[in-house]
Amino acid sequence: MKFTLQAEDIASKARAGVLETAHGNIQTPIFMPVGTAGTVKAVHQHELVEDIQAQIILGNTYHLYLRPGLDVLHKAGGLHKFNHWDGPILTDSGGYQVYSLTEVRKIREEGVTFRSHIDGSKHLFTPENVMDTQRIIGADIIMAFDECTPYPCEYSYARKSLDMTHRWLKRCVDRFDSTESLYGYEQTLFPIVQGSVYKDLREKSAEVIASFNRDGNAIGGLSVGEPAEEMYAMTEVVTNILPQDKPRYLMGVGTPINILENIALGIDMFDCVMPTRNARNGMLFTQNGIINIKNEKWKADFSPIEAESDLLVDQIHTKAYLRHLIRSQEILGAQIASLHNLHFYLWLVKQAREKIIDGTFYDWKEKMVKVLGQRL
Ligand SMILES: CN(C)CCSCc1cc(N)cc2c(=O)[nH]c(N)nc12
Repeated sequence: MKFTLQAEDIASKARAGVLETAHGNIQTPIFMPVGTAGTVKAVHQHELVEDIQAQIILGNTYHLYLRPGLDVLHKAGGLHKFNHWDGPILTDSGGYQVYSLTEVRKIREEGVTFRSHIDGSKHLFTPENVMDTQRIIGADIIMAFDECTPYPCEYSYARKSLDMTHRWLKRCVDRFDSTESLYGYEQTLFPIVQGSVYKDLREKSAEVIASFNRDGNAIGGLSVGEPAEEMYAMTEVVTNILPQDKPRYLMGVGTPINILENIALGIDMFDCVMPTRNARNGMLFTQNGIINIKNEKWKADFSPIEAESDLLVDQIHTKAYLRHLIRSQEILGAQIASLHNLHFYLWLVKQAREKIIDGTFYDWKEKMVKVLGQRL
């Protein structure tokens, strides 16, 4: 999988590039909408997702393995066929979802045992079988099986967990490199840097991950409750060590401000549930700051959701109407607010890419960071 750097900012570590996949090219920096169970929540018609120019969507091994299950996905010819999405797909390896979605789980050298959050049945994920699972799902970019350490966690726990994540990575690479894609197109495996918030562990993990020389590298273990300054400090340590010529994916990040600050630290790929999860709750991200649409002040405001936006729903619907839908818990409210937030995130990273290319990124970023945190 080829990554071409097109521009590098002079006042920061920001880059613009293109990642070529079997299902199309990805222009970076990129935000990847989270399609947990094979669909982007509340935005189920993919034509709509295309409408917001989403270039890649994320799937989840944990969810897809449990439902619809591997036999259905294999018979369908993979997730692209199953959910009629012919763009690139990235799937997470499942460890994080086991850690965040289930109570009953045991982490052992062999792998992780857990009970399904759907029917309580018992399962075991290992580095080997999550590689086989992601082969069957058929994502273009698949993630190594890692342990995402909680925040906070003791140094000794972080170090032991890191060493196991590195041993698991070796098992993932051995399994992945000894199996073929099932559907005739190239898939690629990204390893994941861990090390919690400890500088020396992050340096060690970044060096180990870089040594595998894969097509791209991910940074995990962040956006798990640590203060933003800790996230930025660890990202800076790791991007100073990861190779310049490979894309860097910061997992689970983040707010619009987090994204701009991490682009300036050399991150190329992002994913986060925030735009859709917060949308369902009426929190709208806009170019002028954050709107809590449930607030009384929008009750009779008949201005468009966002006048500057080129998204159709932002033009034809008013703040008052969207407030009414969200307060009435109408599905349409979740759909409009989700579309709006996804469109905003995609607009933000597209703007960043354009500013990096024309050399004005740093000043633009400083101005945007001041505005994006404002409550309207
Ligand atoms: C669809 N998305 C919600 C899933 C992709 S991002 C999930 C995710 C988020 C965060 N914050 C940390 C980690 C991590 O350390 N490891 C893995 N494998 N996944 C992670």
